[in-house]
Amino acid sequence: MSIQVSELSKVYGEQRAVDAISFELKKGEITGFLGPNGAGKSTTMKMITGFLPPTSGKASVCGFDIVSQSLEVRKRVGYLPESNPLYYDMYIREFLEFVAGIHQLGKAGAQRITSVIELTGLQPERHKKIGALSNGYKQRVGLAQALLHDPEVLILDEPTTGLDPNQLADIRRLIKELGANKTVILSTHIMQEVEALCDRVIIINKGKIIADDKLSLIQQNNSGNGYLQVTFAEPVSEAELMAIPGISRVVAREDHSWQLFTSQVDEVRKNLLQFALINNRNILSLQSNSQSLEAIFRELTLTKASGN
Ligand SMILES: Nc1ncnc2c1ncn2[C@@H]1O[C@H](COP(=O)(O)OP(=O)(O)OP(=O)(O)O)[C@@H](O)[C@H]1O
Repeated sequence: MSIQVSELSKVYGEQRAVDAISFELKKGEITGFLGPNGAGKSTTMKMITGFLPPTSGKASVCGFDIVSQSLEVRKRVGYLPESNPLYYDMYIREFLEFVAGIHQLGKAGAQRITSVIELTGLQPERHKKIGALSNGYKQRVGLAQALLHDPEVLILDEPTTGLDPNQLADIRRLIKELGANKTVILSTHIMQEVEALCDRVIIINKGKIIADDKLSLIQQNNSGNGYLQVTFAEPVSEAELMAIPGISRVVAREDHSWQLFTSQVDEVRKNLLQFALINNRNILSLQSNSQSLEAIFRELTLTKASGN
C-alpha cells in the first residue's frame, strides 16, 4: 500500500478541521480528493506530505510514518501546494537547481532538470524569471519541482488552477501518464477533471469522509436520476414502455427512439432487454446516462451538511 491513513485528525483551536479519517491508496491509482471549501482537503494533504503534524491518528507513505520518519516521507512525495509558493526572482532552471540541491540529487540533478522542463512543457519559457511567467506557467514550475526527485507519490492541491483550456489538456495528460506508475492524489473543484482523470474519488465534508469508492461505483450508487436512451427498429408504444418495471417517465424522440427515466439504471437496462426479447422487438442502440458527478457531489455534501 502506498498511502495508509488511519483515524487521522487535525484540530485548530476549537475547530476539528480533519476528523478521524481513514483510507488506503495503491500504486498506479489516481484519486480525486473532493469537498466544499474548508472541508479539510489541504489540511489532510499537508499532513500526508509530512509538513503538518496531525493532532491524532496515524499515516504512512510507502511504509514510512509521517511523524517519526518525515524525512523519508518527503523523499518519496512530490507536493504541489495550493498556493504554489515560488521564488519569483529566480530563473526557472535556477529555481529547479535550488530544489535539486534540497533533494541532494547531485550530478543526476542537471539531467533531471532538463527532463522535467521538457515533461512539463516549460521549454518555450525556460529563460524567464518565475515572476515574469503567466499563472499557467507558474503552475507548471510548481509541478516541475514536485516531480524533480521522481517521487513515488504525487500530492497535487488544485493542480490546474489558472490554466487555459489548452494548458489544461496538456497538464491533465501529463498527470494521467504519471498516474500509471505513481500514486497520485489531487484535489480539485472541477468535476470534469475528476471524470477525465481519476480512478477513485474520496469526498470529504466538514473534516469527515462521506464517500470513498471507484468513480464508476460512486456514479452507479448515486445514479438516482439517470436515464436510458434506446432506439428500436420498430414502433413501441408509451404504454408498453411504462409497463417495464423501474421506469418512472418516458419521453419520445424521433424514429422510434425513447428516453427512459429511472432511479435504477442497471435494473431497467436488464428489464428492457427482457422486454425486447419477449415481445420480439429489436434494439438498435442503447445507452445509459448516469447522474453527473457534479449533481452527486452537491447531493452528498448538501444533504450530509444539513444532516449534521
Ligand atoms: N492554520 C490554520 N489555522 C486555523 N484554521 C485553519 C488553518 N488552516 C486551515 N484552517 C481551517 O481548517 C478548515 C479546513 O481547511 P482546508 O484548507 O484544509 O480546507 P480545504 O478543503 O482545502 O478548502 P479549499 O477548497 O477552500 O481549499 C477550514 O475551516 C480552515 O479555515
